[in-house]
Amino acid sequence: MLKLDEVHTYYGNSHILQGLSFEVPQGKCVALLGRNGAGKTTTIHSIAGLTPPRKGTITYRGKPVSGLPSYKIARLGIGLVPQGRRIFPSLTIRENLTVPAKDSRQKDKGHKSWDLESVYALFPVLREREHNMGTQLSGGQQQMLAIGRALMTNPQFILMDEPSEGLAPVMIEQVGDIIKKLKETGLSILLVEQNFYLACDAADEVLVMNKGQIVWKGTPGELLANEDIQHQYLGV
Ligand SMILES: Nc1ncnc2c1ncn2[C@@H]1O[C@H](COP(=O)(O)OP(=O)(O)OP(=O)(O)O)[C@@H](O)[C@H]1O
Repeated sequence: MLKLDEVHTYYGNSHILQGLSFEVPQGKCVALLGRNGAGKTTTIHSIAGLTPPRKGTITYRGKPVSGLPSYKIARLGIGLVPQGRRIFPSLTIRENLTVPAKDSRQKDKGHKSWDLESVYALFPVLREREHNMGTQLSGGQQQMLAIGRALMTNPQFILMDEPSEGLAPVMIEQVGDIIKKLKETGLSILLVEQNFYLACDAADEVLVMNKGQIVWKGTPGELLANEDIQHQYLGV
């Protein structure tokens, strides 16, 4: 579904992604783990077209997307749930969901098509509070809103950047359940996480990143059994 091949991304002269290669198969959740500064957000931004790679290729459903502007990448069906949620503070919950969806909604055969009703069915609390301002929600509810807002663009692929950040343990568990539900609808997911346990719970495959490269990959079970990798690269 999504493939990165020898991707190199820079901020000015800082060489951040140093030949990054991996794949996310259709309908799977792949988690990208690593310490602060490993390059996880830069990976998401490279895919989404926010910090385009200087070298290497990114292909989505067999077509190259590196070099396209971010709005075109979004229209191809790649949704972004950004780090820090980025809820629009001056809009209601309903407006947060509907405003960004306007022009970019696409229907694709074989994939669930999302609208306000189906997002509210997934997150009933958003319907209950639809006229509240987005910032009046708890952190966990704001995360639901950020995910719902991405779904309103009808993606087939979702990039999630640290959805557990700042959430209480019970909400982190809920985020894991949401990710599993999204996968059941046929979505493919790249999940960037600091939370080792959420990543192992929700993902089919885990990639460990260090200094802009993938240094280990395997199943959650293999990572849970590998204390050396946990200790060396994840500080668990
Ligand atoms: N806008 C920027 N300009 C210059 N350097 C940056 C910028 N954004 C990130 N970096 C640097 O790029 C490196 C990778 O950052 P990135 O945010 O991708 O890491 P991360 O793995 O997502 O970490 P975190 O969990 O802290 O967000 C870091 O050394 C960071 O300081």
